Amino acid sequence: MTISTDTIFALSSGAGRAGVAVFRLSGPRAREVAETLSGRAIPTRQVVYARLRDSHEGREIDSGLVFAFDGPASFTGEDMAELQVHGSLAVIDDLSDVLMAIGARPAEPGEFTRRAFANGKLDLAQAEALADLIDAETTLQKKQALGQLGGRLSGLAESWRGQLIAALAPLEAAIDFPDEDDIPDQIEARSAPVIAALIETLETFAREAEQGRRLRHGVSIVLLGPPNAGKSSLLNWLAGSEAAIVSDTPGTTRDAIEVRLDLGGVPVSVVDTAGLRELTDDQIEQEGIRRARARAASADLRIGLFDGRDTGGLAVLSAEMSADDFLVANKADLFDSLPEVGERQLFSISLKSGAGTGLLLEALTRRVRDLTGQADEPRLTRLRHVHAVSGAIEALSRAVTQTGAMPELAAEDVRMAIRYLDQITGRIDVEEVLGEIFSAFCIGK
Ligand SMILES: Nc1nc2c(c(=O)[nH]1)N(C=O)[C@@H](CNc1ccc(C(=O)N[C@@H](CCC(=O)O)C(=O)O)cc1)CN2
Ligand SMILES: Nc1nc2c(ncn2[C@@H]2O[C@H](COP(=O)(O)OP(=O)(O)OP(=O)(O)O)[C@@H](O)[C@H]2O)c(=O)[nH]1
Ligand SMILES: [Mg+2]
Repeated sequence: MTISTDTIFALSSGAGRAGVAVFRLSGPRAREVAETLSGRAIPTRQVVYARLRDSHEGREIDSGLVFAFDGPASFTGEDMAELQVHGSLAVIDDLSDVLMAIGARPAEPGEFTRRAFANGKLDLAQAEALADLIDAETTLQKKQALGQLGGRLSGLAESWRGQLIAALAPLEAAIDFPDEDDIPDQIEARSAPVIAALIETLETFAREAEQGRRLRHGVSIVLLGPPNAGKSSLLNWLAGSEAAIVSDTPGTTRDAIEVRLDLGGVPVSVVDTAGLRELTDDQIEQEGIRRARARAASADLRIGLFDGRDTGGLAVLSAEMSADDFLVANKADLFDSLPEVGERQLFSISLKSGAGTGLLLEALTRRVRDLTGQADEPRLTRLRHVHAVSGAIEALSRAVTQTGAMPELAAEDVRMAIRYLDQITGRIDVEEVLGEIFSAFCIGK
């Protein structure tokens, strides 16, 4: 990978107005630029309050806090500096222009982190975690990202690698010393069982990756049910705002309406949909119903809502839902006894009186937590990790069948599995994924 020796800068405190704006610089001229603007020496890792001036005109840009780090002991591993100035648009524009005039270049999205990766400050899983941390909306997302940034997933990948290197040794010995008698026993004892056990471990992680990925993206929930059941009322209650139009006209909602919530630390997207009914001539409503079914099919969880007095509505719903989905009878203020639903759990609520809504919310929170698992355990959080682990499982599954008869083939498969696992931390060259990962960052990171 080639990293230019440009000195880059960015407004790292984000767009929009705030009290203070943070400019970061990285590259060989970072300190020099900070010193030129400050008109004085900047000692390493000490904050200085300085008047910043345009060196050509002597004009004052702003006053602010300035500090510098000497590489490699910095975030990027390069020389770095920061200028923390007043957060007005005028100051930001002025300082940006002056920085460019001095020869610093605006950073690309993710370029600071990319340099940190190139300099070995972060591995790829950690760089991804940093992006996740910046994007985190809820406490559990933050917990997952911080754990991964701290090296939780990287450590796991490294330990798998270590196990495979150890398992490889007897196989390599069989290739180099085909006449040694005790090598088959070594393979039997130290290669085959390690590989078999690791396959199981990797399969578990691949299976549970869904939970980590869900926590990153958010759990998707779709509200489904016949017209007038109260779906939009439920959405509004969950959102705590009038996100959707509620009316007593059946067929009010047509487009899918999505709101994002934080349920017990889990990010959730709840989608309100057009009421399901077969008999409608309205083309727009029909399209709404088609979209409702499509959204429901791909969601993590469906909440089927019907008017508790309407057993026909219950029948329509049953066809759309799986056994794990939530079934909710609404308008409990208008009925005395619940319809028969067999084995299923049935929630009974009234969005008018609020009865039963607390219990529903509790159960929902518990479910989305189950769907996202343990945020503080090491786990795979991206499809990229799952691909790497799946590739390793495939290679190792071939290897186990060959450890006895064909150690050289087994060794090659184990080496291939190691290369797959190395993709997680980026130990192996994965140039094509780098661009994708780092360009997803915001500017200033
Ligand atoms: N003002 C400011 N705040 C910030 C950042 C920043 O760049 N600027 N960060 C930007 O992400 C985060 C802090 N991340 C950092 C990561 C490493 C080093 C660093 O100097 N590392 C050295 C020395 C480590 C040490 O002294 O223990 C190193 O790794 O060698 C600094 C900040 C969050 N807060
Ligand atoms: N009595 C009573 N009325 C309710 C309750 N919940 C909702 N409603 C009313 O039922 C009507 C329909 O509510 P909506 O939330 O618009 O129903 P919907 O399922 O979104 O309907 P569509 O968008 O047409 O599919 C409105 O007049 C609501 O005020 C409830 O618990 N009790
Ligand atoms: Mg509606």
